Amino acid sequence: MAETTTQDTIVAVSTPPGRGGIGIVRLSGPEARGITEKLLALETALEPRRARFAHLNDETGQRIDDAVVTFFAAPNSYTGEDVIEIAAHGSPVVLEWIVRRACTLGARPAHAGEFTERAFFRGRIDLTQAEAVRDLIDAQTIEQARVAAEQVGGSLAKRIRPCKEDLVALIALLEAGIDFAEDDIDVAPSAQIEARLQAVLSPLEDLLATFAYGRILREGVRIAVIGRPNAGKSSLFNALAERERAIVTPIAGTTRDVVTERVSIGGIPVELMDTAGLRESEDFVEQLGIARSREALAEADLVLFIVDLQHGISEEERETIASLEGRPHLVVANKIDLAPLLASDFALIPTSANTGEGLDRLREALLQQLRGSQNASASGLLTNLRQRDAVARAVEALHRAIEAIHASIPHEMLLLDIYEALRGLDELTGSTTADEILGVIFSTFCIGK
Ligand SMILES: Nc1nc2c(c(=O)[nH]1)N(C=O)[C@@H](CNc1ccc(C(=O)N[C@@H](CCC(=O)O)C(=O)O)cc1)CN2
Ligand SMILES: Nc1nc2c(ncn2[C@@H]2O[C@H](COP(=O)(O)OP(=O)(O)OP(=O)(O)O)[C@@H](O)[C@H]2O)c(=O)[nH]1
Ligand SMILES: [K+]
Repeated sequence: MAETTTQDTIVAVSTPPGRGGIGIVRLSGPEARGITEKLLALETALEPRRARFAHLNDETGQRIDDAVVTFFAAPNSYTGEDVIEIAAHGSPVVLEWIVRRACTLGARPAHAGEFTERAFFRGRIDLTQAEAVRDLIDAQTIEQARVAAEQVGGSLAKRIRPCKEDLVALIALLEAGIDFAEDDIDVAPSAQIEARLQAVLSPLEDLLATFAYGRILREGVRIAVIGRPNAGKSSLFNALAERERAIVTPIAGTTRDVVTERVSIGGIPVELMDTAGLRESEDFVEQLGIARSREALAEADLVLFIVDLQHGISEEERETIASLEGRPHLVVANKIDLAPLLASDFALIPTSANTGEGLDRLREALLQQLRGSQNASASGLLTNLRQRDAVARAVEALHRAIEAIHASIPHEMLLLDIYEALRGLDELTGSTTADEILGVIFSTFCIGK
């Protein structure tokens, strides 16, 4: 797909749809400069990396707008081709008019993600960097942006490069072993090969483990606030949301439906769900609300179970808490301002939604649960399923290779698994990814990116 299209010069509005102070039309390809010089009726050639003021006139010489134009000469541009940016006033009609004029002069409209796709096909960035450009644009918290920017900078690629090199070296060694087999020269004894496989496997397993946090950071999590009526669920929900979103009253059974709010906790996008208090109820509406609480409980990635210190922990509450075993959850002991903390055989986080006591500790405990063992500042995280699957493919193949050594299977048979591991890593960076899959990935970008 690359070979046939990179000769075209493409054009698109690169700023978001709608009005703005300025808006940018971007061109990339061999004719970008010539088309722009005609479009702006420039009398002297554009110089690379120099902003220049110019007029935008229509075919009859009537002024449409003024613009600032910048030329990036190949290969020192985002795409690696000649790139032109025309910054006009941010009027959608003016920007679309510029695109149309560029097309009349020989450009064609760019597909979604085509600028980045060109950067990829020209080898300026790998697939993890291209995906990270999209993640950066989609970031909803600065923490998400930080991780994406690191990946745009090649943090993931850098992490796997030594693994690839080691695998290639090992393949060379084993291929040589096959050639020399007839001469009965034992190039590498099994223990040595196993150690080298293990040296690649360990960092890849560490990398695989980053996906849990990488996914949470990219996709966010849903946290359900659960507990008996009047425990203070809505009060804690509001405190975490930092606004009076849910109704708080002294009447037990106030919340009747699931109330949701998007918040950021330590840069992780969180959908908080406040729920109706769990209890036996004769009230039909309340029963429906409680059914929804149970759904929220089932769907949540993490459960905040709230107990009221004034009432202690009932047998029923104990059962619910026990049923959360094996799922991420925290038990919050609320109303510490009214009653002392209970002794209990599981960890309790004391809080007062009213005085704010313990809320920082609660946020910290939430973050710890979400991050798991992952260091928050770890760089080069796996952030999507495609990346995870590619690394998993390599890890599984390396495990098979090590098993084969244990089973005394001839070394030349190991090669199949090691090649397979290498293919997994190549898939991660996109060097062996099928065109249809690349098409799907780049089509999820914005037009103009
Ligand atoms: N106006 C403008 N702002 C932008 C971009 C852009 O293309 N244009 N970007 C992207 O869409 C992002 C920045 N990323 C960029 C990445 C590479 C190059 C580039 O031209 N690289 C050349 C030259 C580097 C240099 O001069 O030091 C290179 O790497 O060879 C430009 C922007 C965000 N802001
Ligand atoms: N003193 C004190 N009162 C609290 C605290 N948390 C909540 N309350 C009070 O307890 C009552 C119930 O609070 P809510 O937040 O509505 O409790 P809830 O669990 O959402 O209640 P339902 O919607 O009925 O399930 C209100 O009067 C709150 O002001 C706390 O930490 N200390
Ligand atoms: K209440």
